[in-house]
Amino acid sequence: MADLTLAGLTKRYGEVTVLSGIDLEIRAGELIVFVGPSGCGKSTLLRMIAGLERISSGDLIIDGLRVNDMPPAQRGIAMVFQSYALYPHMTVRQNMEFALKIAKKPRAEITAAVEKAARILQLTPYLDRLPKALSGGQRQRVAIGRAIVRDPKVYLFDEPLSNLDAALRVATRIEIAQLKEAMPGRTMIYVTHDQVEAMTLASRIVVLANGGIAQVGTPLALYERPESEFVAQFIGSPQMNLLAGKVVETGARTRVQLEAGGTACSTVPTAPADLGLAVNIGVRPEDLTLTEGPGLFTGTVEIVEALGEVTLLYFGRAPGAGQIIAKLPGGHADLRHARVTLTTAPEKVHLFHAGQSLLYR
Ligand SMILES: Nc1ncnc2c1ncn2[C@@H]1O[C@H](COP(=O)(O)OP(=O)(O)OP(=O)(O)O)[C@@H](O)[C@H]1O
Repeated sequence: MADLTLAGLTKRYGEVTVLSGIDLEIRAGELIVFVGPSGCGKSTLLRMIAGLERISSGDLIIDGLRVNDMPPAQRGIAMVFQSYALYPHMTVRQNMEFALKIAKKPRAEITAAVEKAARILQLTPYLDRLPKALSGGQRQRVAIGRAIVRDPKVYLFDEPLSNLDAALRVATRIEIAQLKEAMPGRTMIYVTHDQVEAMTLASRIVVLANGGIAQVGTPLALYERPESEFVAQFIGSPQMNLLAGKVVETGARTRVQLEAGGTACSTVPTAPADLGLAVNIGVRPEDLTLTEGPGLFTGTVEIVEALGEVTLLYFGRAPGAGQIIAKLPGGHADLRHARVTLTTAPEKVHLFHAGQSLLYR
């Protein structure tokens, strides 16, 4: 069991500050996922926790103990890399035993730990094979097995599935979820680019951007209550639509006249002082529906992607908006070139001013 506290963690490379004042409390047993645009410092933060990267300033506390200057091997942490990093000339068993042998653990203890990990990861039939005789997914399971045998307090995963093909990714993702269930109390921190991995695995997601934390929350909290346009567009795929407009009615509900022509209503009350305020309204593609009457947006469908369970409609750029995308259930392949009007329910409308949500702060 391990609680982690990141207090003002900062990383500088010479003049460049990559991460600045990261504050985060991680509770024992959580699976925390770091997401963020490429180069935002996800791997750097993970490596600082592992002890592979020096901390420029701030404190890293594991179970009440400041570990900034503690060598990686003593931190009770195991890291699983994207590249597996297996020893090619050693069998699966030898790869998994290696760290325990170095630590001079008794033979019986080593054998028991390896066999238990192999059982959890369904690697028992492969224990005497070399890594080259395994699939990518099996190799990644060996890499995870090497971490498990050490029984660390904290597991760090750096994009562990990104070298796997789509089907194996799904299968291995589910195995990691099962692994988490099988080892309650183990703290895990996981870096990924994959929305589905983040949404399905995380107890909480940490969105990193511009050297700091943009927002921390459960996957659904980030999806439903993003505090900024950045988080609103980062979580969810396709990304949330944004349309610029002006507040024309305040009070119990808010009405926005959009530059693209339509109007949007939000159930969120605004103050009279907000009349005339320049805002962006945000609507997720899956919250848009077709309507006959006046709506949010009228445009010509440029591209239709009929995926079976859902259909994506792509519209051209509208004034004060990026490309608008609607995600409708089922068919609709016949809508190419059609001129349609989209609407949404008032409770699905997000409101942003200067990049920040007027609803969730
Ligand atoms: N040794 C180094 N010297 C200088 N800058 C570095 C060094 N290592 C990393 N950086 C910079 O730090 C930033 C964060 O890198 P990091 O690899 O942590 O990002 P990331 O969010 O994991 O990116 P990606 O999603 O592309 O893997 C990048 O801008 C990178 O160029």
